[in-house]
Amino acid sequence: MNIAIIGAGLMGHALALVFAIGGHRVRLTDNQPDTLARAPALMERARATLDSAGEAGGLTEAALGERVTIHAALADAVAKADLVIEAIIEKPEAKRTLYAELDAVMPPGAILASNTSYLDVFPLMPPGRLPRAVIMHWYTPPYLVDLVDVVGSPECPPALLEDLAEMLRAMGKAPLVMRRFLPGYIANRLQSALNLECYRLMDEGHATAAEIDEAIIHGLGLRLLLLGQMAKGDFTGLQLTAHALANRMYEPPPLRGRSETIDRALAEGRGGVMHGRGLYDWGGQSPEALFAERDNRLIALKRVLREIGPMAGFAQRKES
Ligand SMILES: NC(=O)C1=CN([C@@H]2O[C@H](COP(=O)(O)OP(=O)(O)OC[C@H]3O[C@@H](n4cnc5c(N)ncnc54)[C@H](O)[C@@H]3O)[C@@H](O)[C@H]2O)C=CC1
Ligand SMILES: O=C(O)[C@@H](O)C(=O)[C@H](O)[C@@H](O)CO
Repeated sequence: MNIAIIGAGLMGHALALVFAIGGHRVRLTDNQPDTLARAPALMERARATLDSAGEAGGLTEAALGERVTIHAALADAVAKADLVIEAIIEKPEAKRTLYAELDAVMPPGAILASNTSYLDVFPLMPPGRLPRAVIMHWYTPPYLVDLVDVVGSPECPPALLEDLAEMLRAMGKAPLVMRRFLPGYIANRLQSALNLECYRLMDEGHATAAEIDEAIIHGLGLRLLLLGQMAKGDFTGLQLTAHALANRMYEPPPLRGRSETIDRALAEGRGGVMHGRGLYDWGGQSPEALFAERDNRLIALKRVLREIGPMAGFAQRKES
């Protein structure tokens, strides 16, 4: 397919690589020239990391350069596109404006997809585009995390969703087609609930970021990889689950819409790996180096998990 990706930031550049590895032709654009100019180096570093582990599907540096082309103009990027993926800033009005611009330049039959984390983008889209409008929500880094949440607009036929899911499976991804739009889908909803508790623990001084991660890495993480959360509950025993629900020993975190810990970090310029520092001080290492360090570990872990196989999920266990 001819893919156009709008937004070459943290997700956009990585999505371009995913589709290039999947054999598609990609046109990438961004309205910030510096970000667009940086994308090829970020893509090549990730490709080289994957290739060194035999996980790049044989995509060479030269082939990457041929399959993903950089376009400053939106109209150039979407010309002849079969699938247009929006991966711009998570602000409703910015997406609404972009969808209107896309409507004027993208091919009539092209599919419009958003990588939005939580927004119901369908009301932001021109009505005429809704029969071929979807959400395809990926997880970072999308070239290693296989889950893709797929949601059709209210007017999108199920057959189109299945075609997209089939394309994703052919790329080695794990599409989860939602029956209807749900903000946050499943994994993001869970992640949001976990994040709310994490921010509460830090804001109220109960734990530091490193202590929270220690608890997850040495406590929850191992079982989650094989059992998820529900099958793990079966091993815990549902009677204990029922008691824990009934006991309700503390109130869940309030929905305050902000976190002092996050606000303080942003005020101090600690925006995350792309800024050199976030909740952790990454020692001035470049994002490329940190992504490569993360990716090498994820590749090794994913390889072992492929050999072991999970104990739960669609393909592993029937639900009772
Ligand atoms: N960061 C993450 O881990 C994930 C993010 N997402 C979602 O993906 C989308 C993008 O997120 P990130 O890549 O993290 O953001 P980002 O801020 O890294 O990249 C967004 C890019 O969009 C560009 N942009 C903004 N408005 C534009 C326009 N009108 N035309 C062209 N380019 C424009 C910006 O210059 C920027 O480079 C958001 O909707 C986010 O919720 C989804 C999954 C994971
Ligand atoms: O975990 C991921 O990669 C994604 O689900 C996201 O980052 C979400 O879009 C969200 O957590 C961003 O806040």
